[in-house]
Amino acid sequence: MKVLKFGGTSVGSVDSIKAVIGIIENNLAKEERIAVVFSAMGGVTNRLIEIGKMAASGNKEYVSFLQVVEERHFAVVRALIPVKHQSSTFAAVRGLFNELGDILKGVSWIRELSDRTLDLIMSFGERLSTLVISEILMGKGVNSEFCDARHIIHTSDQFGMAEVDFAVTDHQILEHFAKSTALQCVTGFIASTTDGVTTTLGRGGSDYTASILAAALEAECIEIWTDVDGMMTADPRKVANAFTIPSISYAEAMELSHFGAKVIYPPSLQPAFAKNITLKVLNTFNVDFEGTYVQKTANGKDYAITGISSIDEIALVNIQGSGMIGVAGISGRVFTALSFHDISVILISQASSEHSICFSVDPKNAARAIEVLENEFSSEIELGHIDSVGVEKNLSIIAIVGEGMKQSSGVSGKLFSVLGKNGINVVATAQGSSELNISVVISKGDLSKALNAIHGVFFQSETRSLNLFLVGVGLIGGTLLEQIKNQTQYLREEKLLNLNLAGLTNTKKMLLDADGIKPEEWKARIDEEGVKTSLPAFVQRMIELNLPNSVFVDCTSDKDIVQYYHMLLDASISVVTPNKVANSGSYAEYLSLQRTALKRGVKFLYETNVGAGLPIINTMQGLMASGDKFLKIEAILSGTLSYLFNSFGQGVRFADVVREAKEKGFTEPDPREDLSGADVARKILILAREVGVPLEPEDITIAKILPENCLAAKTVDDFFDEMEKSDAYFAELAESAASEGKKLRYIASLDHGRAHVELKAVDANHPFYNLSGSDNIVSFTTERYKDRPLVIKGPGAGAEVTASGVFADIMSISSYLG
Ligand SMILES: NC(=O)C1=CN([C@@H]2O[C@H](COP(=O)(O)OP(=O)(O)OC[C@H]3O[C@@H](n4cnc5c(N)ncnc54)[C@H](OP(=O)(O)O)[C@@H]3O)[C@@H](O)[C@H]2O)C=CC1
Ligand SMILES: N[C@@H](CC=O)C(=O)O
Ligand code: NA
Repeated sequence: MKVLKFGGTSVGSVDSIKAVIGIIENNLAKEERIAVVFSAMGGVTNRLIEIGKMAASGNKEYVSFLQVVEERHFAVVRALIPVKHQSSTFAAVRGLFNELGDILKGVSWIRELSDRTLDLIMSFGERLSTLVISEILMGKGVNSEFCDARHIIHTSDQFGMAEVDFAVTDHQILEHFAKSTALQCVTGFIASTTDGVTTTLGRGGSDYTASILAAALEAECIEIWTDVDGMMTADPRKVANAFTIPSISYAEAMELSHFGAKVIYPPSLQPAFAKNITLKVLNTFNVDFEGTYVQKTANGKDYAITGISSIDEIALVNIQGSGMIGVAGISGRVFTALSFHDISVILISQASSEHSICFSVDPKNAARAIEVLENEFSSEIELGHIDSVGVEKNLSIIAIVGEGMKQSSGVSGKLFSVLGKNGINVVATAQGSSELNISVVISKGDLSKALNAIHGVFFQSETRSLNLFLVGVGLIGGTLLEQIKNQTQYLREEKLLNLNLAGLTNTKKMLLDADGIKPEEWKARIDEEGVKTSLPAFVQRMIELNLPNSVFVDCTSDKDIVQYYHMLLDASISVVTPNKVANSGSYAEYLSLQRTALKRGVKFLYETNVGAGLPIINTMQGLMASGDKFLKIEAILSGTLSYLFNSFGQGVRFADVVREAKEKGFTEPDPREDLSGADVARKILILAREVGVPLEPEDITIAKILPENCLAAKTVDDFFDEMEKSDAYFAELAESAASEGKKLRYIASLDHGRAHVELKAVDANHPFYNLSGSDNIVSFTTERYKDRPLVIKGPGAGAEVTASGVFADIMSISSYLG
């Protein structure tokens, strides 16, 4: 025996009822004995309540509302019952509407709508849907019967949520089912007292009907047919990556549904659970999908938790005072007083100091809860034993649920760590000793971000997302996008990582899309959908979107962008940048960025500030962290100058090589930055700071490479003109070095806390003599690398190597976020 229950959306339209009939016919074809329970057509119960209230308030418009409901049922009859059988069904349906019309007329006369009358009015929803569907089945030749559950399920007269008398009910069900072999089409949700007065079974009522029947008939299984693919790991409207839970235990289902999972309402399935009957949650609109099995014990688990659930809005009430410490009975009084006033408590937390108790309630009960407690403890408040009863609103609860927590340690650590890394403050927390559920109270504004971040970290085999916001799509930003495009598939398949480009901007247009901008489409999309760039608006929108695992990538050379770094890091958004401006301003600024990132638990990464993709800063940070002491740094830190001094001379003109360096993407957007020595000065300044030397920009002494006329050029074009004019000067520089068998090198050094940059001619014995192309070289003399310095060497400029360094920083954030 199997009991099938079809919910409101499954019987809500002609098409869905067709699907329902198909499912029933399939089961019958397998010669399975089944019983079927139906809810009212989707929306009808609410509409009937509304109509009842209208009638009770004397609003005559209820008549036309009722006609609309009647027409919905007639439309189904017309569409699904053969014409020659329609008249008897029309008559039966009309008969029910006449009866309902009379009741409503009575309500409008006496202007009163009791719970008892409301139950009677609501009962028409299930009576109508079940009647019509049983007629459709009969019209199709199925041996079926309409079964009004009021004749078999008997209850107390607690209208709206009547209590079932199982002794009588079970007996009547068995008797009824023994009488006939016809398929029983049973009305869900409704029942009656032993005197025949109509009652209803409360929330999840039709599931309850199915469960009562299944338990009485000792069915093997209940199928709950709904409009979703079973129970999901999280609310799919909030977490796009949520997926169906294949198997879940009764206890887990209870915990998940308590926190708002609307698919089933497990308390109503208790009679079936008590008899170990398997429950399947299936989708009427996706018949072949496996759905979710709910059983006493779930089948093998792939994850430490089973699902995540949430309550969108709660209020947190806090009562505290030194007079509560060690005093027995305080919590008893708190919760007795609340229950006396019918205030349901959702979560409770008390620290072992016993100084305060906090609990959450539905916000609509918050003011009353305060009033109740202030009355209850008025004398303690007067005496100062209790300081205050306060409330905090705009909060949400998230609960992670799963039996797997019992076996695995670190589940709560993982939960709090992912919340921390995303800058989400936990206001209160609770874990029952059953270890089935850990709940956290957080700000409502962080709910979606928290759900997505938690889901990503617990359901690891699903693809995780990193949300990128890229400012600057020039040489480096554009190359980065190209690299991301080429790696998308690899990262998805091998690293289970989705780099979601959620925002882009250049100086003209910006585009934000939380659903992602495909890297191959960015040009077309920013052109078509982009709006005028405003960095403040871009950053503000980013913060408002509050996406989990967000990273701001600055690929500009903008000098004013730094102000936003503070804002972003403070909002727990990591920053990655090749732009050296932030780290080469004042030391106070540098320090403040580092500290904000540390305080917020996010990353501020800038490996490409020095030597492009060469692992210079990471190496230094590793040495510093492990306690090494830097004694001296000597380096060639300009790819552009390296290229120049490796290429010009012997008939090759200086200005032409600068042009070439620019074309190859080695120079700064403004090449005067490179040739004035400013770029190298910034880099040695950054390196000094990394080893704890608090230098300011003006502390760096810079040797000039260019003659005054070039340095004074007002535009880049003028600059090139002036270089052309100074060709003899540069030729002389190159020749005098070459005549001594030397090469020109622009060397930055940090020694005894002093940094300077000088132009040197070095001979073949110098370690920096043998460089080619845009090579950088850095030599670290430290306490551990004293006799032979640690040397890092390789191309230190260019679009590909720089973009890949930025990419590597992004990847290291993804590993950090887990
Ligand atoms: N080339 C190299 O080898 C290395 C470069 N870097 C650094 O990389 C950074 C980028 O250099 P590169 O790609 O050559 O520069 P580009 O000039 O080619 O690109 C800069 C991009 O930033 C955009 N942009 C500038 N200011 C703003 C702003 N205020 N708001 C929005 N967008 C803005 C520009 O927009 P638009 O297109 O509208 O002008 C452009 O898209 C620089 O900081 C540089 O120092 C670091 C290491 C190595
Ligand atoms: N313009 C720079 C690029 C890297 O920072 C250089 O030439 O080194
Ligand atoms: Na680097």
